[in-house]
Amino acid sequence: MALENELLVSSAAVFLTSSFWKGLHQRAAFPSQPALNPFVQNVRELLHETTRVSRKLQARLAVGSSEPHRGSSPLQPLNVKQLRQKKGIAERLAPVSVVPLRTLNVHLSQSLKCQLPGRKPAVKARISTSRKSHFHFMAQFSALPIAPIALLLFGLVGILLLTIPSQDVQDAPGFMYGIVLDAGSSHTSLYIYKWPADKQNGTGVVSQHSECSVEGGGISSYAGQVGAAGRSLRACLNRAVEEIPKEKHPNTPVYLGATAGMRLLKMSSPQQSDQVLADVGSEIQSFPFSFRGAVILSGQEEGAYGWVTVNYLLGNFIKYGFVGRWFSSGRATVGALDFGGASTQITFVTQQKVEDEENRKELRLYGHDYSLYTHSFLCYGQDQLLKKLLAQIVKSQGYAPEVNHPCYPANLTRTLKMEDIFDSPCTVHYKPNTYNPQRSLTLRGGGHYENCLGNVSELFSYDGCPFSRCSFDKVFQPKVTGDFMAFSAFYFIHSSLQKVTGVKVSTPLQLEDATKTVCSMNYSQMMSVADKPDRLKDYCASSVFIKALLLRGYGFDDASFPGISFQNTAGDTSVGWALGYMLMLSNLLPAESAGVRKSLTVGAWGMLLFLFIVLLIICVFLLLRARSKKKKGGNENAI
Ligand SMILES: Nc1ncnc2c1ncn2[C@@H]1O[C@H](COP(=O)(O)OP(=O)(O)OP(=O)(O)O)[C@@H](O)[C@H]1O
Repeated sequence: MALENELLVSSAAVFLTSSFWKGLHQRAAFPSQPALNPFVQNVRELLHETTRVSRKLQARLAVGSSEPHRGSSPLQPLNVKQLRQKKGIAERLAPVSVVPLRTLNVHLSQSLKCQLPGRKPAVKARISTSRKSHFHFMAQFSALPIAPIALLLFGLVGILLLTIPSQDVQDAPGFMYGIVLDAGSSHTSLYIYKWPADKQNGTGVVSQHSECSVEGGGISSYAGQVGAAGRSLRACLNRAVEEIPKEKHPNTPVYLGATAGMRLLKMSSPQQSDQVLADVGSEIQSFPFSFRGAVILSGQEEGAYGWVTVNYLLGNFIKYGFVGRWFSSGRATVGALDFGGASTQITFVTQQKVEDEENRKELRLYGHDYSLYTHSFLCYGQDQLLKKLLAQIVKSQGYAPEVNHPCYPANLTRTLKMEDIFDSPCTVHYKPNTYNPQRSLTLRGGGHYENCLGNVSELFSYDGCPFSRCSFDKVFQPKVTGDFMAFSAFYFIHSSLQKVTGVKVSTPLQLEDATKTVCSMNYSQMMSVADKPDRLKDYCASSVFIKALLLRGYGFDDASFPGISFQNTAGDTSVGWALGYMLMLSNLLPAESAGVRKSLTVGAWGMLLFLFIVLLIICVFLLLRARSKKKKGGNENAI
């Protein structure tokens, strides 16, 4: 045991003397020097001691000799084999005190290299005595894991570079454009939509570029006037030519969708309806865009596309995750309430059985199935309801030339012709058997809420529901569920009502209060607060319509009514069926999950490379600094 101890100590001495000996020796020659750093002092003491022992063992430890060295030659380092033997002894002796001695090993390596050039030093040793705890300290201090940290960072960056899926991304060629002409009953709007050219995969990037309101009435109002409907669109199409970059024109799809006005025209005159569609089609084809057809949407399509628009704009289908993928948003969808000029639509997701196939619409978007309830009430748009109301009132007063209109503001007088009321297919049930279309009719406002409500209620039938439950007019409807967005005339009426009455309308009671208030106002009172004088006369009737439609018709109550959001735009995009229509027809809304991988752009790739190079420089710098510190430390200890 004593011998092993000696050997151990001597091996340590050999390590150290090979690098420190000279310096320490020199130091020892100056004992009067001021107090040394305690660490260096301890090292010195230790080395003195180990050197003393090693001198005794010099012969035995001499290179290539198994015999004790009897001469007085200076200390020799152990050869590799010998050091390995000592290491084995040291490990047996000192299993507890673990001294990585990386630094020491380096010193050893340096000394071996120096003294035995060409020999590969590869020996590690452990030292264990209380004194050698200083070495322990030294070893730990000097062996801060800079290199492993650097390697780790390299590894991380490398892994990042390897695992981030990338693909060559060409410079995005700007935007793609699409045009939809919303040919409504009351007017036509041309919408230009745009989306980044490299994102045609339905990932929520289509936005409204601009809107152009076509002068004049809806295209159905040009029935019988060959070419007129097409010409009415020209100004807006010219604007689209200016707004969309020329090189994009051939790839810009144009869709025209006609709604309730054309549905009514098709019912009364299919030839005229076809003529109007042909007119607008040939007009659009004279422009340099890609014409994709002019069609009449069914009420069910109109409702479903409106629902798609609402939920697309609200981001209810998918959301963009931080890892660069699109995910199902996990959010509930919102129902859509559209109050047009000639029809009104209600569409929402329902878990209940849709008892009438006519009201069922299945959509698969981003890998998710949506079971929709949708219904479009033809003749229940605002303009046609107003006509029906007039017809109902005129009929109820025996078609007299002077009629009291309880929904018009008190003291308002208006004159119109019989044909203005009875020319529509929506008023056919109220039409007298024989009448003179040119006959004048004078209407006098009554401003009477109860009478107005009574007449409006006559327009909705609640009898004879053939299903488990109905909205009105024998139409099946499950109980409304979830939140809704109400747009088009719902929005116009709601905002006018709030403005004119000063009542915030977010509950059924508030709606009733506001409606009563507006119906009791006279024309001049309304004029002082309203901004659309031409529509003032209808504020009361329209307010009563939406009250009757939403509360009694659709069945919204105290719990569900506050969930209705009245709005006409979401962000900068108009809410309506047009956007949903283009998204669906252009395959911008995929049926299956987008699963989109975000490509690494050249900029991002460059930035990553730059970071990698910076990291590399930092690591090299740290490594060099660590090496020079070690050298310094060695020198200091040697001194
Ligand atoms: N700024 C406004 N203020 C009040 N009412 C408006 C305004 N603009 C349009 N309206 C009216 O709102 C109703 C709905 O208009 P919208 O343009 O949505 O219907 P449309 O598309 O012509 O009709 P449909 O979809 O039934 O064919 C119409 O009665 C219209 O007259």
